[in-house]
Amino acid sequence: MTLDNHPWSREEFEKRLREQGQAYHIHHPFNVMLNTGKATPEQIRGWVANRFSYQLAIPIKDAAVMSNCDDRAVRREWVQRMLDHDGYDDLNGASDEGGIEAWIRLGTAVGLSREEITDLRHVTPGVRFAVDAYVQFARTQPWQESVCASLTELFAPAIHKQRLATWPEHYPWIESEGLMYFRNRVTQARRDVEHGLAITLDFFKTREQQLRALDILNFKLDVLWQMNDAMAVRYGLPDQPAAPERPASVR
Ligand SMILES: O=C(O)c1cc(C(=O)O)c2c(n1)C(=O)C(=O)c1cc(C(=O)O)[nH]c1-2
Repeated sequence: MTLDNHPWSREEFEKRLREQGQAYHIHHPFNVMLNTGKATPEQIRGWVANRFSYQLAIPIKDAAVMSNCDDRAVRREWVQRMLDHDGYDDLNGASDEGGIEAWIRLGTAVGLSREEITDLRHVTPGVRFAVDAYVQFARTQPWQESVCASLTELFAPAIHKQRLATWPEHYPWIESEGLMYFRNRVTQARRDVEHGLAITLDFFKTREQQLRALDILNFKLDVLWQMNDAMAVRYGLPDQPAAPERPASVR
């Protein structure tokens, strides 16, 4: 093995994974618009309604990861992600509404009706294709690769915190209760990523595998970026008009 294709040390590998954060959707013009107070109520509602399709897909994606995973210890931890999003009622009477319900509350707080969120009528084709690509990846690739794909969550606490820090000031018309989803995710994402990162650093050992891990993380960054591209076209940016809505299909 030449020096050039030596595996990176754990520290170096982790550093390179974290460096991919420069392509995170926190830097997308649509997100910058949202988090600097430049979005109109329609743009915020459009974002919340479209992102709901991602929220719905996450526990399905996690179920796909579980179904491919033959490691019981990993499944014991991974199942928590499904509970975080779907919520639960346990046998001792404890219950949690879950992240999907919290997202619906965000939707009603920004002025959408429950029905127009849950029937996905606002979801643009680009967002739907991007979300589907992530679920499809988890269904078809080895579970360790899907764990790696989830590592965009390394960068998620910063974006949730950005919303919590800026939305109340810029958008006082949104009820603060609606922001609960973001509050909950800051801690949940940190815990998820600790688990996902440990698995990834252990599994991708050779330089070739480590490069594959970077490619996977990039694929996931593309999913998130494409969702924002599609929403920017549909709802517009401060210097770019919104595109007309696609005519409804006839059936
Ligand atoms: O609001 C965001 O910007 C954002 C990004 C991401 C992400 O980086 O994939 C997730 C979430 N939120 C999120 O709320 C969430 O539950 C989540 C799960 C996952 C995943 O890949 O398993 N990503 C994300």
